[in-house]
Amino acid sequence: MSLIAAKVPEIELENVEMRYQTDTAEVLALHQVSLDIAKGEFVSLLGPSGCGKTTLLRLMADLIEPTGGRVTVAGKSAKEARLAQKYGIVFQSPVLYDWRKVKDNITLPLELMGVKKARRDEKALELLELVGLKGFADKYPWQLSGGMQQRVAIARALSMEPEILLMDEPFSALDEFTRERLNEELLSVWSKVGNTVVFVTHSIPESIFLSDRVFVLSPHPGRLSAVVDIPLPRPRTAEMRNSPEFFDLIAGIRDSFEGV
Ligand SMILES: Nc1ncnc2c1ncn2[C@@H]1O[C@H](COP(=O)(O)OP(=O)(O)OP(=O)(O)O)[C@@H](O)[C@H]1O
Repeated sequence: MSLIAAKVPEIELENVEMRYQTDTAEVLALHQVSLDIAKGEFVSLLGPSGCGKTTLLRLMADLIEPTGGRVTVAGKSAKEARLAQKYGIVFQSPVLYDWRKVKDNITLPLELMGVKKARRDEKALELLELVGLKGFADKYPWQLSGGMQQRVAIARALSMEPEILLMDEPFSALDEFTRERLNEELLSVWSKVGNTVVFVTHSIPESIFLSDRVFVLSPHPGRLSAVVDIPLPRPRTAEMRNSPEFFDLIAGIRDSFEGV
């Protein structure tokens, strides 16, 4: 790879603005957001409800188009990146098909691409092992807990080997214990896959535990108020959540909210 190519950010937003038009009003959801995310980086978008986190994620995924500014992915437009299937997306609720076995939920995107069944089954087993669900291939989603269902959704998002994994509050509906365990498991998956992850959350500890950098957003209008480096070493461990460094980072991010 040339030096220039190495410097191209994976995701780049320049002065992005998003206005929604409703029947009665216009909502300025994002105002002049500029940020860069490096290839292989794990970042979080953190902020209170309504600050535009989901909007930002949807813009990166080309599910919506900005009303101003530019979104560039690996040097191309977000639309080109979407067409090149660079994205895997995980939503807050796992959106699984109850009548399909776990393995067939995971490989649905491959099926839609016309990949043969033998190869799909092989890939499903690989992914199930990756997300810690070995042995659940022939179960149905309704036979699994909420946390296990979300792992199936993660496996499905990874089935097309996306360069970028976009995650919109994937663990927010889960209890605290399950959520913390899934945070650790997600990092273990990411360390093996090595893709770029953009993770939306309104939990300060979750954003710190997972990320290389945290983008802090503020509401009315949604804008980037701080970018916080997380210098905790990797691999991250459960004990780190009780370290003085972790509490200092929480306090620092809280202060960055108070400053807006
Ligand atoms: N389709 C839409 N039409 C009109 N307004 C919208 C639309 N989608 C989002 N908004 C508004 O844009 C702002 C940002 O919404 P967004 O969902 O991106 O925030 P968020 O930070 O993800 O919130 P939450 O944490 O509650 O999911 C909010 O004021 C919201 O009401």
